Amino acid sequence: MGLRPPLKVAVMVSGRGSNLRALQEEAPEQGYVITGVVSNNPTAPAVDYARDQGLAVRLVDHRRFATRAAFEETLATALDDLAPDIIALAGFLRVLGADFVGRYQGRLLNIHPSLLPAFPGLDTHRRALASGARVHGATVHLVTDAVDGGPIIAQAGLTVIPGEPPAALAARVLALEHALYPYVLGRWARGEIADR
Ligand SMILES: Nc1nc2c(c(=O)[nH]1)N[C@@H](CN(C=O)c1ccc(C(=O)N[C@@H](CCC(=O)O)C(=O)O)cc1)CN2
Ligand SMILES: NCC(=O)N[C@@H]1O[C@H](COP(=O)([O-])[O-])[C@@H](O)[C@H]1O
Repeated sequence: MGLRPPLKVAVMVSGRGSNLRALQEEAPEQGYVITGVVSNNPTAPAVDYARDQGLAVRLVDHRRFATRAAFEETLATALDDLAPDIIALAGFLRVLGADFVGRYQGRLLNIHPSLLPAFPGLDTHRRALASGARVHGATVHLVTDAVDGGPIIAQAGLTVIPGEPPAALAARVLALEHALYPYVLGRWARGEIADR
């Protein structure tokens, strides 16, 4: 069987960048390549890491646009310039509109720090602990208009330790994320995840 060209991935970030780092570190093993990083936040540590790695960086600061539509139009142009097969949101902190989602439907992914549909939205670890949940974890899903509501692709779980501080639980879930996202992109690169 002929060798597949590596899957081309663009990563969208707004903050710390630990998932970007994990995706970059696992790329050679998993058969994908990060063709570039797009951020709405010029001061994001993820942008510094991308530059240190020699990755193409496109900054589209949402504060410089009068409307979401104008922001997302420029975002799409920046993404298309990177010619990705897949776009991976990794702590990208903007809700994306229907036109943008429709443009990339089926190849726009996000990672969320809970076992969706449990705990959509923010502050997931504190809410999971407060609910008495015995299991918690992370989800990779397709991005749709419904924020955190798109089709689930893969999940990784762990057992909650009652009374555990939210920060400790967050750290354990983050470690799951750093394995789950590269795993999903590797399976996508090998054609093991059907288009949805
Ligand atoms: N259409 C979709 N857009 C996004 C999805 C999705 O499933 N569908 N996933 C998110 C998930 N997310 C975390 O990464 C996220 C959810 C909500 C918000 C949010 O309310 N953002 C505010 C601005 C916050 C800020 O700039 O500090 C907003 O957009 O007004 C952020 C992230 C990503 N998008
Ligand atoms: N609603 C989506 C959401 O909360 N995403 C979360 O943002 C963090 C980004 O961290 P990182 O910048 O270190 O990858 C990650 O924990 C990711 O699951």
